[in-house]
Formats: sequence, C-alpha cells, structure tokens
Amino acid sequence: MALAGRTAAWWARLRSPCPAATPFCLAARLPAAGRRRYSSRGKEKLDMSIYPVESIRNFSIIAHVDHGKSTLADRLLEITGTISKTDHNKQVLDKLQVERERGITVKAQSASLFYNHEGINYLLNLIDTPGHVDFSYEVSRSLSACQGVILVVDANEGIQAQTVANFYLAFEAQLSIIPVINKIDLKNADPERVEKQIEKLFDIPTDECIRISAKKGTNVEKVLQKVIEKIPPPQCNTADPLKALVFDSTFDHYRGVVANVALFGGEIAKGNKIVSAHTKKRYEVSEVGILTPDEQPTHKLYAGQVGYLIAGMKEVTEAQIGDTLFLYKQPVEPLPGFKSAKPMVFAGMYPVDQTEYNNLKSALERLTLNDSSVTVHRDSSLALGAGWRLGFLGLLHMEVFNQRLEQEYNMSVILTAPTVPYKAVLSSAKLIKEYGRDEITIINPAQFPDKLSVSEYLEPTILGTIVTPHEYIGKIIALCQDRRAVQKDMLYIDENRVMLKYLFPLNEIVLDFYDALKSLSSGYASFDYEDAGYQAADLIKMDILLNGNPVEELSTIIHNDKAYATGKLLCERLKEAIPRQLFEIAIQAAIGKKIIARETLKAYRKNVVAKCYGGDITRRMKLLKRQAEGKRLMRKIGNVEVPRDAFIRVLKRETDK
Ligand SMILES: Nc1nc2c(ncn2[C@@H]2O[C@H](COP(=O)(O)OP(=O)(O)OP(=O)(O)O)[C@@H](O)[C@H]2O)c(=O)[nH]1
Repeated sequence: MALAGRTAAWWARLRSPCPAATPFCLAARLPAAGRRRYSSRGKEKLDMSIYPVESIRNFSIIAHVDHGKSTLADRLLEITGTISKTDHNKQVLDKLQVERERGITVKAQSASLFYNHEGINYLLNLIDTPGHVDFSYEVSRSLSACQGVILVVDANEGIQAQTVANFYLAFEAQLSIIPVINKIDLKNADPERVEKQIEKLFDIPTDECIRISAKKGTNVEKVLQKVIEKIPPPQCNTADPLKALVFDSTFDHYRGVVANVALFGGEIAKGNKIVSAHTKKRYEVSEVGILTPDEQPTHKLYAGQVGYLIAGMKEVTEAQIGDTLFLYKQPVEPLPGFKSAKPMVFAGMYPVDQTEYNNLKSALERLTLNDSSVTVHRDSSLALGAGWRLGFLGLLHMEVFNQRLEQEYNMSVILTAPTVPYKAVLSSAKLIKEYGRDEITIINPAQFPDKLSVSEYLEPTILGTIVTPHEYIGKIIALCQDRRAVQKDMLYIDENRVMLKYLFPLNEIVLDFYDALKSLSSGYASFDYEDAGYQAADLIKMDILLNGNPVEELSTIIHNDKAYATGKLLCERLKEAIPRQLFEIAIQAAIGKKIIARETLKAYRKNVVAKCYGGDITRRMKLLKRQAEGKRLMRKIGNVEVPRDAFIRVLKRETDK
C-alpha cells in the first residue's frame, strides 16, 4: 500500500510515542518468568490500527543449534521494552520445560515487538525457530509468515551444517537475509574468517555482516535497524477480504485451540464469523490478540499483522497448520499450504502397566494436540499388550515427546526400537488386491511382506550435509562408507573447514550416526539432512527365536549386509536379559528358515521351597505365592519365561549403542 494519501491524523498516530514507552507499557504487565497459560485474562485490549502494513516487519531468526538465536531474541525483546531486563529472562521464548532443561528450542514461538525508529513506530513480529534438524519442519513453517530472516552464525564455530540448510530454506523462500555474526565477545572469536565463509558459500558481501554479542547486547540495536531497513513490509491490504494463514496452533485446556495466524489481507475481530478453507467448518471468533510473547488481546488484527485467535475449535486438527481462514460468505483463494510433516522414525509405545492404558491414551491425545507432527496408530503386541505405533520427525523428537509425556502428564511408557518407513512394490496379485494398491509403506516389521510377493523393496534416503575441520575428514569418510553412504560433493569452506554431502540410507543415520560423528570429530563436526526420496534396497526381516518360537517384538527390518552382525548382537543381549530356567534355551537369529546366529542359555532350577522341606506350610505357601507373582511379570514364549522388561532392555540398548 502506498504511503501517499494518508491523512494527517494517521501520520500523527504513527509518530506518537511508542506504546512500549508509555503507561501502556507491556513490559510492566508481564511477569518476568513462569508465565501462566491463561495469560490474556483481564488484560486491556490494544488498538492495533496504529500499525499499518508499512510499519510492519515480519521476520525470523535462523541458525545452527546453539549459535544464539534464543539469546538474541531475548535481547531484542529487552531493547524494545517487551520484557524487562532481569536475569530471569533467559530464553523467554523457550516456554516448555523440556526446552529449558535441554537448552534447545522445540516449538517455534512468536512475539510482537514495538520499536520506535527515527520517530516512526514499528511493529516487529519475531518468530523464534528451533535449530535441531528434527524440527526443521517448524522452521520452514515459520518462514512462511515472514518476509526476512536474521541468519545467526557463531563467531567461533563458523558456518555449520544447519547454517547451510537454514540459509537455503530462507533463500528458496526469497526472503531478505541479514547475516549476523554472534559471540564476538568469545576469546576465540574470528568474525573475519566467518565473514569470508559467508561470502564464499552464500555470496553475501563481507561488509553486510553485523558483528554482535547477543549475550552482552553489543550491536544488537544495529540488527533491529537493519530489520527495518532491509526487510520489506508484507504485501497486503486491510481493505481486501480476510485471508489468515494458520502457521501454528496450540491447545489450551480452558479455551480450546489457540491458532497463530498471519493476516495476508483484511482484518479480524471478536464476533466475526470465519470459515476454515480446509474443513469448511464455521466458527465465531471469541478473542484475537498478539503475542508479547504472552497473549495480549487486541480489538482487531489487521492485514500484515501476526497474532493469535480463539474461535471455539476443540481440536488442533481443526486449525490445520497451513490452513486459510476467511470470513463467512466472503470466500478467498486459499494460500498455498505446507507440505505435511513426514514422520521419519516409527516406534511402538506401550504403557508399563496395562491398567494405565486409558490414562496413557488420554495423555497421548492431549499431547498430540500440541504436537500435530506426531502420527498415532493403534497397535498391539503379545508381550507388551495394547499400545500404539507412533511416527516422529526424528530420534530427538521421539525423546522430547517421551520426556514431555513424563513431565507434563506423569506417564512412563515403554518405547520399542525405532524403525524407518520402508516400502515394498508388490508383485503378488493377492496382496495387491488385499491392499488395493501395488506399493505399501511398512512401519512395523510385523507387516513385512515375503520376498516372493514383492518385486522390489525400497528404503528412505536423505541427503546429509557434514561440516568438519579437515583433520577429521579421513575418519568421517570411513564412517560414511560403513553406513552405505555415497559421496555427492566435497567443498572447502575455508583453508581448514570442509563441507561434505552424502546420500545416506535413513536407517543408517537414524539411531546413532550423529553420536558417532561427534565422538570421532571430538564434537567439531556438524550434521544436517534433508529428505531425498526412496531407493531400491536388499532388505530382509530378521526374526529372533527362543527354542524355535519367534519373538515378534524383536523382529527387525535390516539391510542384508548388516544382518549377521545385528543378529549376533541381539542374541548376546537376550542371553544376558533372560534368567536361566529349568531347561536349556536356544536363542537364535533367523532370516526365513535360515539361522544366522545362536546363543545357548544353560538350564538352572531355582527351587524356592527347597529350604523349607519339613518347614511349616504357611511359609511354603507364601513363597509359592511370591513365585507366582514373579511369573506374572513374565511373558511365555513357547515354554520359555521371558521378563517383560527384557525386550525393552535388549531394544533400548540397541538405541543406546
Ligand atoms: N559468549 C557468548 N555466549 C553466547 C552468546 N549468545 C549466546 N550465547 C550462549 O550460547 C548458548 C546457546 O545460546 P541459545 O541462545 O540457547 O542458542 P540457540 O541457537 O537458541 O539454541 P537452540 O534453541 O537449541 O537452537 C547459551 O549458553 C548462550 O548463553 C554471545 O554473544 N556470547
């Protein structure tokens, strides 16, 4: 919208003192830490009409993990008076307990900042993003609500794998990029070297980089000024019909779904009747507001602004991420949505005790409301009872989800070995008819179709980026080869740093690749990856047998080349996990009918009443009862008693490897 044609009153409002510096000051109303969920209650509504599109900048901070995004966000919130300057305000946007404990950002948060620059009041909408590869889905989602990004690079570590990945996400989205070199206060900081890396890899002139210390606040104000100068305001108009993009949503127990929206046109207020382009359902808006970063109700939200709305949606699925909301009877062309999050890792989840099944079910339902990237299917297992098969974006995502179940819902669960989603191209007419298609995705080894009914198995692959000091390159190449990876590129970022690109089977990196890479490079190498489709693979299903009976929970799908080593390992671990019994037990790994590994557990008799011969009957009964109780914790496979937790011990150590 052109600036010309504005009234004098409009200019006067725009140039009036920034709300953050007046008695309106939001900072004064915000508790320093530990904000309540229902934080909008009783707050005076703000008038957002004083922020026309020209005064708005929507931006994100992107970086490699730990390069200082959250710290920079804290400083920006302080400088603009959005939060007060206290020591309690560390990582204000990291609201989840798991985020604070692990020091990582899991869920993107947004905050509106008010900033007066050269007499003009600006509304800056900052969207914090997670740095870990598992959460890159959140990054691309956040970027869709932005016109620019601050790309933060650590002055000591320089460009890392996720810096490259995040840069390309922003570049492909055609966003303005402000390169910032952080941590210049560190003794080993070498901003000049990092500037050269940025020039070489991203073609950004060295003099465009801003050197800052987010921790000490050095030059942070310059970053804000650059945001105003370099990032364009959103291209939209309040006079147009409402067009609101849902870019995130959370669930509040009291008020239902709180949808984070970016307005690409029109305005929205309490009482408006809106329709979801995705579900076609109609709602009445009960509250709109901005995030500061707490919820701050406003009278309206206008085109170009970013905020939240509550409209009586009961489930997060109703506020589908990427959905477009419009006014009832004023339909608009929906905005291009997002690719839905694709789970990379699947695992079985079971209650430790089956009596907890219903509690776990409701905890899962509530947690997935807040994390819609987790997929849930019901599943059951002979050993572990009724449960679910869950799909996660990666292993860290799985761990974080599990930790949130424990911390936020007090549930402890059993997680089985993670597996990646394989595919099979079917050749058997019977199976094709049964499935209704000739290609199936296998997320559970129990569904693995026999080789005779399949023309080809496929495994998921990823394109991995590794950035490392060059002295570790030999060991890293050997590690990649061991993981069946194929080199695609190798580039020197500067005289002693190398960037490698490899095509990996996802299965080879999902469990422990990152740990192996970190340990052989003394922590210096970094890794990021993106989906690279499927490739044909020589896959097999390996079964574990106890005295000839298969243990379904321990079946795994693996590459033929890795079968022998894995089979041997599982047999050895089971031998440790199963107590000796009255008879000898053969523990075997098998592919089809062929045995590929074997361990033998010698016979042993634990006669609890042996000591009591001639003793009194009550003591004898008591001991027999205790033995019976112990048996309930066992699962019988054939005639072999296996402690229920043995499966987990065996599988868990697989993930801990
Ligand atoms: N010395 C110094 N340390 C900093 C600076 N900025 C951030 N740090 C520290 O670097 C660590 C990581 O900072 P964060 O802000 O949590 O990093 P992040 O990029 O948000 O991390 P994720 O949310 O996990 O992606 C923290 O210990 C910060 O205190 C800085 O300018 N100087």
